[in-house]
Amino acid sequence: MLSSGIRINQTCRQTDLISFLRSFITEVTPIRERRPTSTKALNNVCSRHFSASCSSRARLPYFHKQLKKKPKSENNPMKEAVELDHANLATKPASISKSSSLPSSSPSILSSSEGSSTPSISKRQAFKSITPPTKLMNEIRILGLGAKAETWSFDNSDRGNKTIRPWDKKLSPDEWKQQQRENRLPAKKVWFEQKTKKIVEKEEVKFPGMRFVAGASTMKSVPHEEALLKLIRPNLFDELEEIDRLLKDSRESLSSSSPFPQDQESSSIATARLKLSPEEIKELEAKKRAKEWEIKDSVLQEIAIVGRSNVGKSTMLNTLTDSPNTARVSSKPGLTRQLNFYRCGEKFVVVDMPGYGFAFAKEEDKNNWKELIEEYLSSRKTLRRIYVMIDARHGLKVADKEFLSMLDSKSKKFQVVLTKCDLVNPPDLARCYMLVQEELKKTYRHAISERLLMISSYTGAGMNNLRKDMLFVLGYDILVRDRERPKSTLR
Ligand SMILES: Nc1nc2c(ncn2[C@@H]2O[C@H](COP(=O)(O)OP(=O)(O)OP(=O)(O)O)[C@@H](O)[C@H]2O)c(=O)[nH]1
Ligand SMILES: [Mg+2]
Repeated sequence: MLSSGIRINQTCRQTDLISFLRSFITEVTPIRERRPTSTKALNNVCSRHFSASCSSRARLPYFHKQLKKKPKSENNPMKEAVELDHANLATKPASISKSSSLPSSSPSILSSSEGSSTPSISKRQAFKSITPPTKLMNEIRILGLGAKAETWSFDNSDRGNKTIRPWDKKLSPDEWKQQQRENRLPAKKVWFEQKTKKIVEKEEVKFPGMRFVAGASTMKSVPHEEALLKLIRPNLFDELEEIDRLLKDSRESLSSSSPFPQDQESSSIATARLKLSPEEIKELEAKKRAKEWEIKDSVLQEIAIVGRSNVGKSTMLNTLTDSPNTARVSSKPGLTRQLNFYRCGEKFVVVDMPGYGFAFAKEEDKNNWKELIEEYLSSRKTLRRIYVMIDARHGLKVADKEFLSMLDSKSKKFQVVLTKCDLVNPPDLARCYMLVQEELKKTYRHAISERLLMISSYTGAGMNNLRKDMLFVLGYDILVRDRERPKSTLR
């Protein structure tokens, strides 16, 4: 349709537009046809060439497919073109680099439910009309965001394509050759050599001292039962005190009742007096041990990763640790179904969580996950930061907004991370960034809205910023080597 041609010249003035059309008409008009001189003649030629039954379609420029669609209401495409141009100019916002807020004239595109103030402009058009600030664009470019991950198609086509992720690049040249021989990787050595250079550069940027984050060997998944035990209860210390008191009481009553030193036999007499069976005492002692273990373990600071199902939480953890095996990932939403605690040496713990929103799981299961997540986030004392992952292709969805409201109502501070940035082009990424930031500033009091993080788990872009942020949150003292650290009294 005509608007497609107009969009190229969206910012042009009316006179420019007409001259553009003139040149266009010269291009498509058969030579024997005389060039139109008056506006009326120009309109006539336009309508002839833009009609669906145009016989000279083969001469139309590359966007002829869109031109085929004739506008419904208007017969005169020239008139519509000018009107549309005016509309575009009217709604085109000024650059928002300074204020970093959306212009009031642009239609509301923050929420899907809200209607646009100017119905002639689609949501997509309004989104495209946002001009991202140069600073943000530069940051995106420097970080290498918005760049597609390498995809290899195998010589043998039925093997399909393979997207190269950061950990795939970690093969040594010998391993790479071996894989090539087995036909598991494309036979293109040149590429690997070039990329090797890139990896070296990337390694250098890696934050010094964060090696324990990168090393997969130091990240161990805590078994599920233990992980559940780690769900701290606010009155944990009170419970421990209560057990201590009970056990002490039983001992005191024993010593007061008998002048002889405490032995196994007298112990049973004391328990009889206190009406505690030996099993009960054993149980109490086991409980005490469990609670002590729980307290000891919860000394480590924690970082929680939350987000919609399939947003890339587990993949991010894999990239963070440079290993494909840290967490299991799947293209099907709903793979992670429990709280997984990944202990990073003796430094801190990263918690991977089930997602909210759509997932291939029973409704009941999803409700349970939600409860579990909410309980964990609201009661965990050692939790230092919540990273909320948002898909950069979609921005804030309804499920995200609900979840963020829940966090806000519980006064939990959170940092938003835009993921899958390799699937969005840099300007769109910048626009998404601005929209999300604006929404956070407007609606959520506990959001860290000064800066959003952007990452791609496939290219590894933005990962160092995430690492630095974690380091900042956890405190730089975690970089102190173990032997220099004062031993905790709880250990
Ligand atoms: N292109 C691209 N794909 C990604 C990226 N991160 C994750 N994915 C893909 O997204 C899909 C989901 O990834 P997961 O890490 O399992 O997502 P999740 O959030 O843990 O999902 P649940 O465990 O179901 O909540 C997988 O197919 C990943 O390969 C990324 O940065 N870029
Ligand atoms: Mg997962």
